[in-house]
Amino acid sequence: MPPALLDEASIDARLKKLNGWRRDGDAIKRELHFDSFMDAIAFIKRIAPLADAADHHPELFNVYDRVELTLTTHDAGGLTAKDFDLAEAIDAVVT
Ligand SMILES: C[C@H](O)[C@H](O)[C@H]1CNC2=NC(N)=NC(=O)C2=N1
Repeated sequence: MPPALLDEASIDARLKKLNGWRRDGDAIKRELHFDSFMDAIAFIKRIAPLADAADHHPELFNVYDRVELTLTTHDAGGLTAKDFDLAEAIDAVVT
């Protein structure tokens, strides 16, 4: 049973509590810049266990010192609480 899709009001309310995430259709995105490629990779390594523990996985884009995270719930075909829960967990480990 996929998690329930959030309505617009819930999406707006939860987006306001995040740091640096933006809405992109059926997904939310955050772009981060690091001091080096290795710092960018270390960040990905830091969030990987969060995603695995949640059984909810971001789409990851990396080039050099940039990482772009995209979250959507594929099983539900849009944004659910799982996306925002993981986004909050990721925000908590961004220094
Ligand atoms: C079987 C496994 O629980 C599902 O495929 C999980 C894995 N990770 C996931 N990640 C995301 N972003 N969306 C999903 O619907 C999803 N489903």
